[in-house]
Amino acid sequence: MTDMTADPNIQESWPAPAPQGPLHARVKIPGSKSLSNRYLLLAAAGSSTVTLHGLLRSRDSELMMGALETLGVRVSSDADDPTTVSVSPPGSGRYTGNVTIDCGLAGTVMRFVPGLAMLADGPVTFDGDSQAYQRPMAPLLEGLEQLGADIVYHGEPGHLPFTLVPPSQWNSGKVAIDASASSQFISGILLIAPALPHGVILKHTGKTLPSLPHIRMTVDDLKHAGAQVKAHEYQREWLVEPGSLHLPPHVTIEPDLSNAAPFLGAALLAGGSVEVPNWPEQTTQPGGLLPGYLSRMGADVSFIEEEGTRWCRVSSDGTIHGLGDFDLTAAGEIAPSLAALLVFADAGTNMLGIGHLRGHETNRLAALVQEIGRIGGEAQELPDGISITPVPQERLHAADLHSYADHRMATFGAMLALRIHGITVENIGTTSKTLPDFVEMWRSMLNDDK
Ligand SMILES: O=C(O)C1=C[C@@H](OP(=O)(O)O)[C@@H](O)[C@H](O)C1
Ligand SMILES: C=C(OP(=O)(O)O)C(=O)O
Repeated sequence: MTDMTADPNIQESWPAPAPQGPLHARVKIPGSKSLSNRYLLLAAAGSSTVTLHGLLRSRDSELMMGALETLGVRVSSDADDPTTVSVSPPGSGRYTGNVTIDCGLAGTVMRFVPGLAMLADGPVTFDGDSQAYQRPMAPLLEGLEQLGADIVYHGEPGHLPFTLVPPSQWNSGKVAIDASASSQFISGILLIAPALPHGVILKHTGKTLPSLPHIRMTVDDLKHAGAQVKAHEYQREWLVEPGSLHLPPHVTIEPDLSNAAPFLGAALLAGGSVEVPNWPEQTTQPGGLLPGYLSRMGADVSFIEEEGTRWCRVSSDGTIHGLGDFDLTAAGEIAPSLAALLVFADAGTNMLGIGHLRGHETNRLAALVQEIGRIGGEAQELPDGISITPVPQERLHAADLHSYADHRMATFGAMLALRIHGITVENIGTTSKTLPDFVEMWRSMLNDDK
């Protein structure tokens, strides 16, 4: 499939702007990728029209909407506000088979849509960017096979591209898989479980389980759609009763708190303050842990109510404390943004519990070690994470940073430029995976009018 990650207008290396002084910025963050793509899927698996408000419009959500349309779901954007999107499932309750879905590089598309394809009236082929062929898929597809599907691999077994042949006969609903390489394997099965004839009893068999908040998000969103779900987290088992999915007619999506990380983190790098509106009081997003992490690093974090809007305010005098052994199992997706801060810390940090980042958009542990090395810093891969050892600022120098078609490696580069003069970032357009307006948002935060 074609690679649509790069915006042709920003193919050249991007001269990442330096701050002109301490920051005093307010930054509005678009909708959560994880919530947007879950609610799109749950709306598509229901039986009546649902309107989503504050939906993320980025490559990953466009791919999800495209996938659902290919399967016969009607998706329409409000003419005045593209973040308002209505989703109407096919009246027949059966999805269109004999089609091909483009997953791009989106984990939420390649791991969530195959579940819906179980209800299609013919085989469904899944393909994606060539880089997506590296990402692990086997445990999810083994789970769907246990439910009665057949999977035909067209390349390396256990990876994209493949064709899912929906069950002609359904098995009992008991599934046992090892989700230690991605929580999305569990979410992908749970999201569709109520629509299956026997529901699902899902057991995780592996030793470790990353991103538990994302699994809780799935359970929460399913409950919002009226599903009967029991999570026995201690036993690593989830029970979903068969039944209809019916979200309320209107659902509002929270801002993407993980995408807030580069912006809030900028306050620690440049000094001053950054404020993000609509910060939820309670959330299942792992980005909800970010204010606590930034506070442990030495930032001043507060939440301000202003005319009914709740702001997260992060301010800093530029001090960044290293965290020693730091377990990030719950929130691995913010590792690149935290790494950009920890390069400048007053002590070393071992970010642990994130070995599975080797199967993210790129091998993020290898990419971080490579790019930290490229600016003269010190980092090493650990079996289960990465160790970052700060070096004196005078040893750090300009470089053209690689982004590996990974939105979070691109924003990592932009963050480093707040402390190192002359950084450029190759293919900044790759931020369109979850933040198409990143360059403008970043410039506006820095008051940079170039
Ligand atoms: O379910 C989700 O929306 C996600 C789960 C996590 O995946 P992993 O468990 O593979 O890290 C996270 O990193 C990803 O960005 C989004
Ligand atoms: C791991 C990530 O994405 P995906 O949803 O493609 O897995 C991420 O956004 O950090």
